[in-house]
Amino acid sequence: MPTKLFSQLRLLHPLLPMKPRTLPLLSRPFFFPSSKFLRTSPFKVRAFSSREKVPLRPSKSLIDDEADLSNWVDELRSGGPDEMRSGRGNEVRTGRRDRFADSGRFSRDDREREFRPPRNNNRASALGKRRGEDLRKGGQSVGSRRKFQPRSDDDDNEVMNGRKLKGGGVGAFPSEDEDEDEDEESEGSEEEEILNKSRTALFGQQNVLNRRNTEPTPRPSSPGGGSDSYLSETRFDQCSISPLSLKGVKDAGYEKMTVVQEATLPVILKGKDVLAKAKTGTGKTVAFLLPSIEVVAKSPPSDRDHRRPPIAVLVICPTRELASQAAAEATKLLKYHPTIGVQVVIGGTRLALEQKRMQANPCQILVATPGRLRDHTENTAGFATRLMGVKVLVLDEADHLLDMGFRKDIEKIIAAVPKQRQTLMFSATVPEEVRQVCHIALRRDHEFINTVQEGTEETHSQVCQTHLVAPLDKHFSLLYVLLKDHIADDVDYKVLVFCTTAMVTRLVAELLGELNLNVREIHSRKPQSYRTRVSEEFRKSKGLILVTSDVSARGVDYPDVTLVIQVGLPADREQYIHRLGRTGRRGKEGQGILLLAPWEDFFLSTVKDLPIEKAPVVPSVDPDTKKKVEKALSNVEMKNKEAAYQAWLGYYNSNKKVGRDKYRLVELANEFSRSMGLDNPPAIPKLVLGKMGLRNIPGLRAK
Ligand SMILES: Nc1ncnc2c1ncn2[C@@H]1O[C@H](COP(=O)(O)OP(=O)(O)OP(=O)(O)O)[C@@H](O)[C@H]1O
Repeated sequence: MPTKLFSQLRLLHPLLPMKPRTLPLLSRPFFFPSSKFLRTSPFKVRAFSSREKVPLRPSKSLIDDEADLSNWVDELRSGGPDEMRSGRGNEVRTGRRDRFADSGRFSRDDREREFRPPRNNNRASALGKRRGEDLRKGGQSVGSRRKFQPRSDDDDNEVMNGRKLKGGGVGAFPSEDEDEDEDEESEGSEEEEILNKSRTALFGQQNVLNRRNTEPTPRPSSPGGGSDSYLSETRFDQCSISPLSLKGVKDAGYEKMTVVQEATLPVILKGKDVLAKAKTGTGKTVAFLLPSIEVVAKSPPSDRDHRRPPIAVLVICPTRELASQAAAEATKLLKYHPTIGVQVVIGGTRLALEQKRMQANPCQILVATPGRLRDHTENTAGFATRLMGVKVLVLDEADHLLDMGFRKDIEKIIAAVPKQRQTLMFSATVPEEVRQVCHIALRRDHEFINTVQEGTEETHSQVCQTHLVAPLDKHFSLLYVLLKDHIADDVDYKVLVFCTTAMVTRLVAELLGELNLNVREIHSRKPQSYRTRVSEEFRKSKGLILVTSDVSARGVDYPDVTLVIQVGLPADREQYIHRLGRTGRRGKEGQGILLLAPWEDFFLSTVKDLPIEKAPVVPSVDPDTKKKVEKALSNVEMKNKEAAYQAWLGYYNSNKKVGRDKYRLVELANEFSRSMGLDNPPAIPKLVLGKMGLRNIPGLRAK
């Protein structure tokens, strides 16, 4: 049988003296000619080896798109925002060049694109102009530069709610926000002025600093092997870590450092600011937590109120999920540090409970999402003062936090902590525009440590990536066929299906449920408790499909995900990489499929440097399967189809390319509507159409 033959070849794979990337004929099954094989095999990659020796850490659960932090810093500090520190810092890489490509990004991370009224975007325009100048001034430190996206795009991104929107186009939709995000205040002009002044001060010095700091510093070697060998040869006990931390590390099951840990730990321990880039699933959390714990361990005990000690380490995560996960990791590492406490504060839980918890369990390390941090600063007695004790500030998923959606929040947090501190920023993706603005947080002599080696992609080579371009009306059937094939091939399947919006996620989950697949859904429209439960279930399970919006795109450490399917246009290149990064973690194998409609294939040019193979044939959908899917679609609730249609329209309307031609956009939306089995597209409220800039476009039905 061809599938068997393929599996056998895959089993031979590690025995061959070449790396997988040099063996496309073996690692990419669709080079085999049999038509049946062609139909199924591109989606049947099985892991052939596993190097894991350590237990998985607890999963994080929930996304948290935190609300705006307007004006709270002003109440904390009379002196205005922290003086911005500038300079590009020392660039340190295990490779010799970056692989930044033009992204054509239009996305907005992990938030739903539901309609909300537009907000004043003047500020965004102003900042955008500023940033355009900044970029032109910026130094050249990476080999292949990401093209600067004109700020007008970002202006559009922020049109709705004046924040957290990416992707241009009139009527851009806001993202999948948490409840606490809903009531954002308009931005004050005074604050804007301060921020602009800060930027001027910041970027005015940049050229000088660039010249001073572009020489890469040699990093420790990584004898662990190539880019996909996530472990180094260096053991934790070879580093100057306190004995108590070492015991914690050992109990956590870690012996050797991962490559990013090996590269960053000595630098961070010296007290330097670090911006680190390392592939998904390679241990960045421990890389910033361990040296941060050392800072607390070495600090003299506070002579202040012991129940409310100064917060020495503040870790900011963009989502509740990541914050919970980071705090869980910290708790593991602190096992033998009885005097050091860690707490997590996240949205979606009761503030009073967190206040009580913090009082009962004093902490020097705080992991927080930005919105909840603001809540505590405003409402928890003594909290702002405690923040003035911060010695280490960590920005996890730094590029996301510095993106326009969070930038203002982060600037305010920076203003609320001491200027004299160490700052650590980590992510799997560091677009060039983020490099250009990282000085908002980092000292001028910071080091940029890039563990993505030259000649390697930002994704893992042990993850087989395929793209499939097929008409929109086939997507539901194709998704079903792909899943059925994968399930037939791997009893231990564990699949993530990423959809464009929360409402489309709900629709797809319901459809797959109707088709009797074992499926769960997770997106921002689900209550927190539900999401926590589903997330935990998926973490522990095998034989399960999780249909998800981008709430699961970044950082989530689900073990042993066998396949990631991305249906429709990913928000941007970074989001594609982070979503794909849910599989192939800790050196394991995995598989990724990107399913696009023909008019979405422009996205492929933004990821052309990644090893995404074109599927040679579109899997065939036999008439029985087609009928089955149609029947299942007819059972999907009408209101879910209506909501999916509106969300779909909003998502693609906010895309610079697709949303540019409103007539074409509506044609495509109605194609989507037909693919759900609807003869007539659902009606949309007039107000909504107006806000989207879609009033009187033929083909739309208004109500
Ligand atoms: N030194 C180590 N040895 C073995 N496993 C490790 C080590 N350090 C971390 N891990 C494990 O590696 C996994 C991935 O770590 P982590 O979630 O921090 O990755 P990441 O690089 O932050 O990924 P992402 O970019 O997706 O957020 C976790 O399960 C963690 O427990």
